[in-house]
Amino acid sequence: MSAVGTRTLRIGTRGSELATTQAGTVRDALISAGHEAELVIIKTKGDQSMESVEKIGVGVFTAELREALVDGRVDVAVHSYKDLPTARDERFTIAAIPPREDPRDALVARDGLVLGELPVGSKVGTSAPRRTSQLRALGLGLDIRPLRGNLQRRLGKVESGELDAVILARAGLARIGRLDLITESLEPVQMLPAPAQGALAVECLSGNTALVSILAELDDPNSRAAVTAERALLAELEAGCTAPVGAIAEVVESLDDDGRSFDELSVRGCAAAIDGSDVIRTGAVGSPDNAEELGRSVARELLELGARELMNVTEAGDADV
Ligand SMILES: NCc1[nH]cc(CCC(=O)O)c1CC(=O)O
Repeated sequence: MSAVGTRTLRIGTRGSELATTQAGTVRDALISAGHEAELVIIKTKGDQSMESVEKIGVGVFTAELREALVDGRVDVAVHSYKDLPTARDERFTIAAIPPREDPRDALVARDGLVLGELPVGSKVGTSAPRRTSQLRALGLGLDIRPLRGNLQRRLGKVESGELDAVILARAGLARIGRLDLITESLEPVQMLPAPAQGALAVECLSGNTALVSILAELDDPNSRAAVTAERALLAELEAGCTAPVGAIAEVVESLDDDGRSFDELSVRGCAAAIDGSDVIRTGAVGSPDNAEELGRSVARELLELGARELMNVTEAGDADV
């Protein structure tokens, strides 16, 4: 029996293989904790339209899931955290951030090539301004092509030879069991991932306090601290998922002068010009209890270094998809 009654918890998810797999991990965790749970597929605008995400608007992958919570069609919504708008909506509570996957971006290239081996002029697919700008800044002479659609569709473009390579979130490939396709996992010195990449947001209505506490059992405090810092950085820059902003935070173990270990949160962020002419990077380290403020302070430093002006260098772009 479930702690919210005998009813089965209905978990709303998008219908892609990636989405149902990640929502499935939440369902399984709830079942292991003694609850009854099932998936309910919800179609979102982002799944139906192949238009650029900038055109269809923010929250294209998450708005319908939230509507389903409000309408009572589902009890829980599982989102890829990075797809959520930065603006808070008090109606909803992110009750759990489960242990996060590796947040790095990954290269899937023909013939096992790594980034530095791709010949000048190679066609590399990605629509995210964050990826495009950081790739251009590496100065490899790559031909960056727009790319949308689900993972299979994107991977298919390398298989068919239409593209030489694509850049994707490593986490997505991990969840569908295709890490074998990765030819290089990009290190943060080359490419900072999207804030919250690789993390899930398990959401329910704020008013449903019984459910908030049930879901809280799935929360991983270190993942929450990291994601909180990265998202605060993004919010302070007043930038959404379509911005050329990267961030990575991680709880790391440090030793004090007496050799005692304690946790520290390391935060790094960047802002880039879409034309690749410049990337500003900075970072800070502090207490995980101070994640929000730490993320904001890194963003303020980026602004002092000229992030606003850089991000205003425009060119048509798309969301971090
Ligand atoms: N809708 C885009 C999206 N949202 C979440 C992921 C990957 C998984 C994650 O970051 O949690 C992706 C695909 C990608 O960026 O390659």
